[in-house]
Amino acid sequence: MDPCGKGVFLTGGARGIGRGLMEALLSKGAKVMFCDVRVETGKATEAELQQKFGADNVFFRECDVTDSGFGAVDICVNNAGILDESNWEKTIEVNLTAQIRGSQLALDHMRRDRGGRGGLIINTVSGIVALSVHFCPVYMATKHGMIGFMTSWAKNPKMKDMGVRWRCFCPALTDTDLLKEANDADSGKVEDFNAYQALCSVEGAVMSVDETAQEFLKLFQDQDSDDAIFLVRHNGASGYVRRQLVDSDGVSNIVTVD
Ligand SMILES: NC(=O)c1ccc[n+]([C@@H]2O[C@H](COP(=O)([O-])OP(=O)(O)OC[C@H]3O[C@@H](n4cnc5c(N)ncnc54)[C@H](O)[C@@H]3O)[C@@H](O)[C@H]2O)c1
Ligand SMILES: CCCCC[C@H](O)/C=C/C=C\C=C\C=C\[C@@H](O)[C@@H](O)CCCC(=O)O
Repeated sequence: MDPCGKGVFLTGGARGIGRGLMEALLSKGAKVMFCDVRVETGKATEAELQQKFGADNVFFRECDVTDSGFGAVDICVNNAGILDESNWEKTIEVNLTAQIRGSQLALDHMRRDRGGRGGLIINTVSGIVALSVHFCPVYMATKHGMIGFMTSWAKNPKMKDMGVRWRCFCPALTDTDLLKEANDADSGKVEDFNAYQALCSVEGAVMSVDETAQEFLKLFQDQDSDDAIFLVRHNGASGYVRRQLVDSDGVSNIVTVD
C-alpha cells in the first residue's frame, strides 16, 4: 500500500518511535490522526508537525488507549507501549489488551466484506521477541502475545475477502524515553540493568528514531506479502521472518509455526 493520500490513525505518537513513524508517513503524503496520554507533548508534536507538513495533515487527540476507540482510517498503527514490570497489569492493558482492541476495531471498520475499503493494521511489537529477557517477563509476554494474535489473524482464510493485511513491526533497540526511563536505576522498572547492557552489546548500536522510522517505510513496499512479522535489523537487512521450533540439539526436525 502506498501511504500517499491515505488516512492513518496512530497511537502513542507524542514522542519516541510513534512520532518517528508519523514523520515518515507524513513525508510520504499520508494524513495522520494520532493520540496519546501525554497532552502537552502531544500538542507540541502536533504544532511542530503541522508547521512542517501542513495544518490539514496532522491532528492530535488526547486519548488513553486502554479506554478509547477511534474513527475512519486506511492504516491503523497501534504503537503505544510501556515497560513497567512494577505495574504489570497496566503493561498488559496498554501493550496487549489495547493493541488487540485497537486491531479489532480497525478490522471491523476496514473489512471490505462488510462495506469497508480494506486496509493495513500495523502493531508495534519488538525485535526483542527473538530473545528471552529475564528482567522484563511481563513486557515479553505482551510482545509474544501480540505476535500470536497478529499472525493468527493474518492466516485467516477470509482475510483476502476482507482486504485487510496485518503487520507486526518489530524494531530493534531504539533511542527513546522508554529506554531512558527503563534505565533509571531508581524507577525499579528494570531489576537487572547489567542484563540490559549485555543485551545492547549483543545487539550492537541502539538505533535512532529516524533510522527505525526509515526501516518502517519498507513495510509499505511489499503489499502482497502474506508474511506478518517484519523484523528491523541494524545492518539494513530488515525483512520478514517466520517462527520455527527447533530441536534442542540443533536445527534438525524444524517445525515451522508461521
Ligand atoms: N525503544 C525501543 O527500543 C523499542 C524497541 C522495540 C519496540 N518498542 C515498542 O515501540 C513502541 C513505542 O515505544 P517508544 O520506545 O517510542 O516509547 P516512548 O515511551 O518514547 O513512547 C511511547 C508513547 O506511547 C504513549 N502511551 C503510553 N501509554 C499510553 C496510553 N495508555 N494511551 C495512549 N498513549 C500512551 C506515551 O505517552 C508515549 O508518547 C512501544 O510499543 C514499545 O514497546 C520500543
Ligand atoms: C530494557 C529493555 C527494553 C527493551 C524494549 C524494546 O522492545 C527492546 C527491543 C530490543 C531488542 C531488539 C532486538 C532486535 C533484534 C534483531 O535486530 C535481530 O538482531 C534478532 C536476531 C535475529 C536475526 O538477526 O535474524
